[in-house]
Amino acid sequence: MIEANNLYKVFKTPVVREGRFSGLRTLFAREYTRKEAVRGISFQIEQGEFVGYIGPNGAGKSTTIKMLTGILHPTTGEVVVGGYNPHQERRKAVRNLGVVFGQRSQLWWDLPVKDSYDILAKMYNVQESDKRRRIDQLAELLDLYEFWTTPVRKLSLGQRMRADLAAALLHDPDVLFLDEPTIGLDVNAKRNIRRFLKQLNEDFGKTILLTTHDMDDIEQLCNRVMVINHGELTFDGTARSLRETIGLPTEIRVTFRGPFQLPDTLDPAIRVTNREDEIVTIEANRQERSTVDILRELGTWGEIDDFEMKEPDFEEIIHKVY
Ligand SMILES: Nc1ncnc2c1ncn2[C@@H]1O[C@H](COP(=O)(O)OP(=O)(O)OP(=O)(O)O)[C@@H](O)[C@H]1O
Repeated sequence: MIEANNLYKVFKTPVVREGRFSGLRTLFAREYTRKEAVRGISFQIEQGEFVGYIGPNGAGKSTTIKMLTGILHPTTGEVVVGGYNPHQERRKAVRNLGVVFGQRSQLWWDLPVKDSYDILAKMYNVQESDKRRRIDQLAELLDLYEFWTTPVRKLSLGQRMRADLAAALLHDPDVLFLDEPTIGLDVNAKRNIRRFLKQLNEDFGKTILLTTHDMDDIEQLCNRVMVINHGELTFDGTARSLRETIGLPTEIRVTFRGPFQLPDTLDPAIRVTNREDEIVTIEANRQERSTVDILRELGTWGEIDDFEMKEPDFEEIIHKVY
């Protein structure tokens, strides 16, 4: 559905000179600074996947999305989305993709929300009956009629994001690119947007690539995560395997039926962090020992009544990856 083959993007910016006639000299200068924003990225995303694209500030996420959607030309490499190359067959490609940039609206700032949809429907050649049906459906899911006649510039950030999401879906694309759609939203608004995105993916089968700095977005929505750092893909897999790759310890809290006895020499994969009465808390690295092995070992300390496991916090994992 989405294919990136060895994508590379270099930005060349003229070196700004100082001193007299600096403007003129900069204009004629042939000196540039080069910024390799994306350095040879390849991946394939299948229909129906919900992929998180994460990385620190300036890693190259937005540049990748702009290349995938045809806004920026790659310096080298190729993109195919829904069977079309957005740089060579732009019209056909954009019919099947929707984009939302959380930091910037694609709606007309001074016009009432509803007018933006009229313009977009014309731009995408959406039939009047289809437009009405889709708007009704989107309005129900995103509560659009609440601000239907309000100029876009007067919308709250949460309303604006809902309006932008609906705009990206008006022509019913199969593929959605979302660049930080939850940025700056309060907890409630984030929850609503996430619920909507989940529905889009699970009920309507949309393929979604999402960039975010919010790890709850990743945890709650994405079945696959790609990590980009300094323009290169450094991880591509499930959130679970990202956890395992990083190897942060899992916390296990065990309640024994009665008194328990620690062995003289502790298994090096297990670290006791707390003990009180019949309860012991340990940290264990599940790459080194399977859960079954850990519990078997704990079973030799006493008779286990109950246990709870807490996976490492996603924020901590990301901190380690970056
Ligand atoms: N038009 C441009 N001209 C020159 N350099 C650019 C341009 N656009 C982006 N860059 C540079 O390319 C690098 C990658 O930027 P990009 O916006 O893709 O990062 P990002 O991962 O989306 O970051 P953030 O999380 O902060 O949004 C940065 O160093 C940025 O300064």
